[in-house]
Amino acid sequence: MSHPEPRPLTLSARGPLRGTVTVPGDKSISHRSLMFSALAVGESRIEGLLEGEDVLATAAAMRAMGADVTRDEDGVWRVHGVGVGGLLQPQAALDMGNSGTSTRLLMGLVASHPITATFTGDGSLSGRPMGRVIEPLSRMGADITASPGGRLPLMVRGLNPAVPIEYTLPVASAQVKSAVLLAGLNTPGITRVIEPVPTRDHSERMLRGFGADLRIEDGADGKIISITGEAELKPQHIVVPGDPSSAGFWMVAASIVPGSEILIRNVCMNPTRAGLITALKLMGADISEIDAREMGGEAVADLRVRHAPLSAIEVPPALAPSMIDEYPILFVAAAFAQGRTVARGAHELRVKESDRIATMRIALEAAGVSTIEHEDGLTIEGSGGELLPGAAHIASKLDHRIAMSMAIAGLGARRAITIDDVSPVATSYPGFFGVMESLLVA
Ligand SMILES: O=C(O)C1=C[C@@H](OP(=O)(O)O)[C@@H](O)[C@H](O)C1
Ligand SMILES: C=C(OP(=O)(O)O)C(=O)O
Repeated sequence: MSHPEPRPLTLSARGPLRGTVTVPGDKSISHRSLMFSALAVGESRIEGLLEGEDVLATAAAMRAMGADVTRDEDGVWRVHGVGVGGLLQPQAALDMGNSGTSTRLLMGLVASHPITATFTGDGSLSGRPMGRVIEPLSRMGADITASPGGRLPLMVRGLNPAVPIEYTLPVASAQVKSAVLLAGLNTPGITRVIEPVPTRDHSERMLRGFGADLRIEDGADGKIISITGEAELKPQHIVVPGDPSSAGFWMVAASIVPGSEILIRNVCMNPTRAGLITALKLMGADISEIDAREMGGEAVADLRVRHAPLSAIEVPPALAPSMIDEYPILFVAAAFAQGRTVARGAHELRVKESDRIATMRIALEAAGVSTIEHEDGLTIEGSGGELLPGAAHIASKLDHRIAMSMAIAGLGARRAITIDDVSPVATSYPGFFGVMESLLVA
């Protein structure tokens, strides 16, 4: 899943966005749909799966470990699972491409199966820290040999039976939480994760939906999540709701470009994912929820977004886990607000597909925005609704969210913004530029 040919793109202001967009399926839920279906006994069906490269890496890995994963012509995916405990030894290294979620969650699965798997990835993923999952999974008995600094390529030799642990998350990470819970699925006894700061809870919701014995209690140090091992998962029919992280780009685009009015359909409104909407509303964005409903155990709504003048805020650090992937596009919103926006408490941005604090600081400065870089965030001087000067060359650094965020910034730039490589967009939102065109001409 490497992109040998960089795909540059040049954008500048083109007028308002109008029309309706249905964003693709949620990436986190799509990964988990494939993984849990592959561990159920029988056939699961998945509608609305995100067909981005990250999720396709998960599908390929589940196939390599014995599951039968196919796609019907109508876009419905069918998975015949092997059952918890039934994963097979993959015959070759698992190429995780650009995907941290695939890597960390699958390391958890392998850790308690009697198999050995090697994980590889692209240049971005190979720079990301895996020590955060190596540590708890090693405590459960897995034997993990990693490249220096706890990086990829690495090899996980699972232990079966593994040892159940009680693990307090040292970092607010749904990937670490999920890795331990997934290892616990095939571990005799009860595996516990204590979560001091709430993070996205799709694993918990979906594991319960698949029939796992998973309990959640409030403890003195946070939520206590207990999973009873040697679980039997029952196949499901899953309808994946739209990805709020993908919706975020259009929320900000419509907010910053005068005359815009759009409807974004089917957006997952899980509160552990809704931080960007809260932050944008604090800035004065005109976002209304229409037809709030439930879809497969998740809250969903349509969102009407109209252009509105934005005001700078101090972004509440408590929102960070519920909008962690949305900071790059929030920084773009801040670049158009009236006043100085301060976003702190988001140190985790340093270890995403790129260092999203440094990459966005450099990108925004190049486009004519004044910023101050902090260890854990950015201060951004907004234009007060004026077009950005632009005339910038931006490095997307193998980071899909940087490429999409700076493309949206381009829609508010007087002179062109050129992004050196937008091919990483395919990891999470393959149709992004087609949707942009349709909203600009509607
Ligand atoms: O569990 C998940 O699906 C994800 C968790 C988050 O990562 P962390 O767990 O590293 O915060 C997020 O950034 C990532 O895009 C998806
Ligand atoms: C951080 C992200 O994904 P992952 O960790 O799965 O690579 C993301 O999609 O912004």
